[in-house]
Amino acid sequence: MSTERDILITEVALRDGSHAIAHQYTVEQVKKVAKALGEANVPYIEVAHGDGLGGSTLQYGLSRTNEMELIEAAVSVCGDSKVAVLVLPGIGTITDLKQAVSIGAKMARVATHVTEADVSAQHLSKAKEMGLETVGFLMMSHMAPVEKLVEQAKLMESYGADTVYMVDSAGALLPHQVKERVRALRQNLQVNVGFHGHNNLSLAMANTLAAIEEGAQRIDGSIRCLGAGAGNTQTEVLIAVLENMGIKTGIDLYKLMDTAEEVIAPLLQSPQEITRDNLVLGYAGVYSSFLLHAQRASKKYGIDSRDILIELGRRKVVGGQEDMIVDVADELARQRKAN
Ligand SMILES: C[C@H](O)CC(=O)C(=O)O
Ligand SMILES: [Mn+2]
Repeated sequence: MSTERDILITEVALRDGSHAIAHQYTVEQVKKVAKALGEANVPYIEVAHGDGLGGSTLQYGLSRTNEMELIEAAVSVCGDSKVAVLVLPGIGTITDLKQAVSIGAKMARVATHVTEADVSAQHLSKAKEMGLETVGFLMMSHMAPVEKLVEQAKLMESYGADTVYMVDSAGALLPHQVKERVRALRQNLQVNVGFHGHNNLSLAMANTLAAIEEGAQRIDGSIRCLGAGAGNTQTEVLIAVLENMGIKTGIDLYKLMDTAEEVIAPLLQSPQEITRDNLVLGYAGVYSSFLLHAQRASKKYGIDSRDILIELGRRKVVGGQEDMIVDVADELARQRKAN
């Protein structure tokens, strides 16, 4: 099969999907998935804790298996595919990144909130020095106006990002909003533009196609939608759609379909679908990885998880403020008691 690629796909189920399974990946599972993705000729496979290197903490959720073991396992079986790692400055350190590189990671994706690109300077420049491919990853992009997004993306470009991603962490953006953002990024950056969506409003595919139409060259997907919230753009479906559009990804569609059906589906406790809570994430513009935390707080405090999520959206809570989820649930419970 041709390895010509018009669009470069990064498969994120082994990182973003970690949120959906409460960071419970085992070495055996990662090996099975990474081997199958390698055989399907997926160019990049992201592996890490859901919140990136160093994310295994009480605040973000403890991993069952040390992520370095998972990265090493993926590298050992994924053939020509490259393993990428996500790192959030403030959570993951340069030391974490160096360790990931020493065991075979080839790409660093440095993620910040959409208005905080300045904190990515050190991580991006060090990653470049280490010879890695570099990505700047601007999360919660729906929270900033287009001009701000462009300003922040230019900062990442100046720090050494080879690609800057517009990240719809909450799955809250609509296709016309994706279009205007990607268009502005393409007009103002010399480097590649990428898009990472979430499917909470059932728009991940439409948003991804909108991004591609405006010139995005790198796209994230999660096989069988195994990502936070309702998951990401479903990779195997995206490959089929792009093939029908004559856009080459170099990925073997049948092998990817088989991986989704035979390797990923058995991993899931329940299918990834748009439940009422996932829908509220997109509706209220809440970080998709807050889902399980909000559901736990809902049980503990006896508050409808939708009320917690709506309140978090109203307060414009962002990644790194996971402690606010419990605060909000506690506050709502006290208010209910007082009334
Ligand atoms: C740390 C987040 O889960 C990164 C991500 O995938 C997103 O913002 O979306
Ligand atoms: Mn994500």
